[in-house]
Amino acid sequence: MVTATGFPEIELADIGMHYPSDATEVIALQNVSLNIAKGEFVSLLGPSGCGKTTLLRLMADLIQPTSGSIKVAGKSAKEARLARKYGIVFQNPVLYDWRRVEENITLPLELMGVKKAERKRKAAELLDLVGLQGFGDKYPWQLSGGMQQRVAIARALSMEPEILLMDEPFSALDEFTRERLNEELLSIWSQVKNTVVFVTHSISESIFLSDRVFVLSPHPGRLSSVADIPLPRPRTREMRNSPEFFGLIAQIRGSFEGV
Ligand SMILES: Nc1ncnc2c1ncn2[C@@H]1O[C@H](COP(=O)(O)OP(=O)(O)OP(=O)(O)O)[C@@H](O)[C@H]1O
Repeated sequence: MVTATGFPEIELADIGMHYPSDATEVIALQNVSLNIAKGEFVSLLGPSGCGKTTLLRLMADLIQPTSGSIKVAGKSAKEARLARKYGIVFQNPVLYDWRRVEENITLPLELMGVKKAERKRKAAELLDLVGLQGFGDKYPWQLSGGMQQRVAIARALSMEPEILLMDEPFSALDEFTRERLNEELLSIWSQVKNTVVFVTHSISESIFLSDRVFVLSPHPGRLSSVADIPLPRPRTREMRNSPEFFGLIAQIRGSFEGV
């Protein structure tokens, strides 16, 4: 089981993010402050347009805030990016169809100049980790959507990042596949032991996965509440039907009222 150490891995202080627009400026985020501990699994939850993706992109230094400060592992977001602290998984797996699965997984290592034998060894380890043993020589188009997303997760983990940022990675999948991948993601996380920030629209997905859920509300995007998820780990399928789980759904749904 992975437990957060309490050491802040990601610290956002009073973040504001404005996007210029033709008509009026869009205030995507206002006064957002939050800390995420090393080894913690947190979700960013909220309705469309509340700024979840913007927040994730700020953490990854893909964009810079209009105001406020971001620290990642004690560094600026830019220093953390240059130190390869992040792995990112997007909603769309973004795989190269002409490269075999193992070549997709080890692409970041190839770009770093890692030798072929070492890439092969790492690919086998990662295929094993994400439950795709024997699929390394297939092409992405030969895999289901859920398997493709597991390839994307393996690729994001290839550089052994301290932080895994995931932007609605399972939202395009059917509910059965999504729930299975939720369980598999937790199994992977219990082995990798990194910090995960997971963006989702789904209350139940955020509860099942997380130690804490950051609830965001829109117009302008802001942090409206933080829910602790005291369900024990490892999380099991049966927990989804427990009174505690339904209680947490009601609590978080209640925090959206009036938003
Ligand atoms: N590049 C951009 N330029 C202008 N406005 C933007 C840009 N990116 C996002 N926005 C606006 O900022 C707000 C927050 O967008 P963001 O994509 O972060 O929300 P979200 O919660 O991730 O939404 P969704 O769940 O639909 O992906 C929205 O009003 C959006 O229209």
